[in-house]
Amino acid sequence: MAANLHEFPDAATLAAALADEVAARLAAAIRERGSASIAVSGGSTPKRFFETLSTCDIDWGKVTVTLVDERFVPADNPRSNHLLVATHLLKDRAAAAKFIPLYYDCSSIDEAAVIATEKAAGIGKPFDVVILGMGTDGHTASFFPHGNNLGQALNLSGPRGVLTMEAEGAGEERLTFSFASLSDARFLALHIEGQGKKDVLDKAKAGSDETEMPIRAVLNRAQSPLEIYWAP
Ligand SMILES: O=C1O[C@H](COP(=O)(O)O)[C@@H](O)[C@H](O)[C@H]1O
Repeated sequence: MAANLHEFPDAATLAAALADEVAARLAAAIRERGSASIAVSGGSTPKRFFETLSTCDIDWGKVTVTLVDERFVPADNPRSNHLLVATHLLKDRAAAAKFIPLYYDCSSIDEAAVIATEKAAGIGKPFDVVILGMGTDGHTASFFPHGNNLGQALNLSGPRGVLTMEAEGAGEERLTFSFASLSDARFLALHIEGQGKKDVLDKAKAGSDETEMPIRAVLNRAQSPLEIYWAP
């Protein structure tokens, strides 16, 4: 599928444009199907976009928010993506949205992945909106280079749902929606900022080994067009 690059002069302009587009997509989903779903990424990049989106005037009570991926840590851990979303997105008007976490307090991460898959089963077939991020190692969601479950996670013929991932560069064990769950989103965006990440993206475009740079799966095989939002 095609990838379209949207360039902005700065991060604030990008955040406003992406929030406008996402709000319009969610509002359209509510109009057409009565509810809307969005899966967002964690990390440091989306904070400003979350803050802007949280003020958008849509019927947030009909929106379900979940995460593209999560660390296997409780929601009060500073590295939790749930905490990030609770702090920067699920407030203001967006406080009315329903949130489905990926982390559950289980004895094993495999158990948590099964529960997360069950809890999210009612949404995301396909998601109305998926916002991906990308690390400087070329990971996206928790599709990490040489991750122990990468083959399964990137298999587009595999089931929808949440998988576990361990990788050297990942820090904690991870929970991640499979590529099959994310790649057919009605609006699929990659939000990256800084020249460093643009260079990483260019490197990814120049090669094909997905185990080395899993973002290549999204660039080359996503079922929906990929809208790349970038600012220096
Ligand atoms: O580990 C993660 O990192 C990526 C990118 O984060 P950033 O701090 O470079 O913006 C993020 O997309 C992913 O959801 C997160 O778990």
